[in-house]
Amino acid sequence: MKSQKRIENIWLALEIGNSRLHWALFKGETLDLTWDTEHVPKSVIQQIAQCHTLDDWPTTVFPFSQQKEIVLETSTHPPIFIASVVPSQTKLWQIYPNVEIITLDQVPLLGMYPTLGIDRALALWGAGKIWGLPMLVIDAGTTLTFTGADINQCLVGGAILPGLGLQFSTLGQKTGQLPIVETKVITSLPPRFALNTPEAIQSGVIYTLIAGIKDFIEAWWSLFPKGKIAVKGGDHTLLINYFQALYPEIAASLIVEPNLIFWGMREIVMENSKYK
Ligand SMILES: Nc1ncnc2c1ncn2[C@@H]1O[C@H](COP(=O)(O)OP(=O)(O)O)[C@@H](O)[C@H]1O
Ligand SMILES: CC(C)(COP(=O)(O)O)[C@@H](O)C(=O)NCCC(=O)O
Ligand SMILES: [K+]
Repeated sequence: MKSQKRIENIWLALEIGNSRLHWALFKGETLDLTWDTEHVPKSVIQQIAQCHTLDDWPTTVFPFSQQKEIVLETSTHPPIFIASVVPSQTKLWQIYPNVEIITLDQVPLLGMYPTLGIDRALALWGAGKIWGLPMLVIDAGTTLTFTGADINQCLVGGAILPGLGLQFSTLGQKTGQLPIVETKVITSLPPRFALNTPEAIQSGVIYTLIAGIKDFIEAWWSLFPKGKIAVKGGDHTLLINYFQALYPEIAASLIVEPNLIFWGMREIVMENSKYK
């Protein structure tokens, strides 16, 4: 039986990344559920805008709407707080009647430059709030980003490069005879000196990526010997597994937290006492 009590402090966090949408359902400051979906077309967002509660959302966007054990008697149009790095998707969501876009000026980090990605700022702020500063966030998503802040909550800076999936798809798409390697088929480390094309691609991308990440980690620790490092993003499990195999002592000191951005969003939303 579903409870008949309406939960007034329910809110949704939506991180719009370049590959997909990352969702969280909060009750006050408690993170209740997380899930990922594809980017959503305008027609589906229009449909969602007509839904009064989450129970009515299409399961492609809210996969739990048919599950009776989840209490979902939410107030009309639960608020969606959006942190987006994809302006075309942000624009589409603005037709939802109760939406708030989180912007850089709401993140209390110092020294941010105006075009810094809101996902990077929020993940760093969230990680710093939970584990302390200095903090370096490594986000292994569509792109791979490094974003660090010092003990004074000041942005140190970072770096952006193509992520694992993007490296594989670019190699497949921009060449005449290379196949596209799918990250989901990779289970263990490839041979370093490969004797077939798919493994040669895997070797090249994976070993240079790991070497590059290791170099950034060492540079971070030479700046901040006690600096913390947190890892998130769709490819974080794969990367952590490689570090465990190649550099177990580094792997052991990495904080693995897929929900970093939601902790950053919670900090900002909780300033607004209405949702406590
Ligand atoms: N179910 C999935 N769908 C898409 N990408 C996935 C999935 N599971 C893991 N990945 C990996 O996640 C990466 C994208 O990371 P993610 O953090 O989801 O991206 P973003 O936040 O930039 O949208 C892809 O390179 C892919 O290898
Ligand atoms: C670097 C990013 C593309 C990362 O996006 P993601 O891979 O997480 O989808 C995004 O944070 C962004 O568009 N940043 C703006 C440029 C910057 O941060 O300097
Ligand atoms: K991201």
